[in-house]
Amino acid sequence: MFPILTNSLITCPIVKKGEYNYFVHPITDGIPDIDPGLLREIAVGMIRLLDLADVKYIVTAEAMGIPIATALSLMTDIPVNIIRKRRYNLPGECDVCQVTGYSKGEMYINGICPGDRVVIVDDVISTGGTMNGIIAALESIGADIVDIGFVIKKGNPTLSRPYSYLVSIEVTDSVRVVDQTS
Ligand SMILES: O=P(O)(O)OC[C@H]1O[C@H](OP(=O)(O)OP(=O)(O)O)[C@H](O)[C@@H]1O
Ligand code: HPA
Repeated sequence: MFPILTNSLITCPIVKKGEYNYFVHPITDGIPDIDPGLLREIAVGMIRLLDLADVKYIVTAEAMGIPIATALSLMTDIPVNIIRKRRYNLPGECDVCQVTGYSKGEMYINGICPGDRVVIVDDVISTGGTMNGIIAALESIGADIVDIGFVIKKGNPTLSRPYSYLVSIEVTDSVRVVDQTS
């Protein structure tokens, strides 16, 4: 179903971040490069996966959600709203607490209003820490979260809302593809 994505996953390197097995892949790290054919395969798959009807923003997290959200935006004409790692102190700025398997930090939402219909996309979900933080912040704003989609699900994350993904993987000293969206 996603031949370029699955082939690139099973051949990608793994590095250790403490005890965490971190896979290094074009879509999650931009390394070694982002092949346009891969991006197209992902964008077509995500558009088929997601409910994008009457959506105001495709919301994504800096940094590696940006190429995916941009590709979707070019194909749908829906604007992208990027959750940034930089604070701007603008009126209404909303903090997101981000905890991953290897890092902790803050991100910041600007430009989303109560009632805005949004779809959230990201490159990968692993612990779910990033997306749970984003969901909580968007709910506190009063945004209407219509759908949530990832390119890759790693392991068994826990998320406070339903979501979908293109490919599910397990990572040890290599990447194993567990299942794929049909
Ligand atoms: O489910 P989780 O355990 O939270 O992991 C997923 C998050 O980790 C990465 O972000 P990160 O901020 O590390 O990297 P990036 O700046 O390269 O996108 C990825 O882009 C997701 O947002
Ligand atoms: O193992 C990983 N690789 C790349 N990005 C990630 N974001 C969370 N986990 C990972």
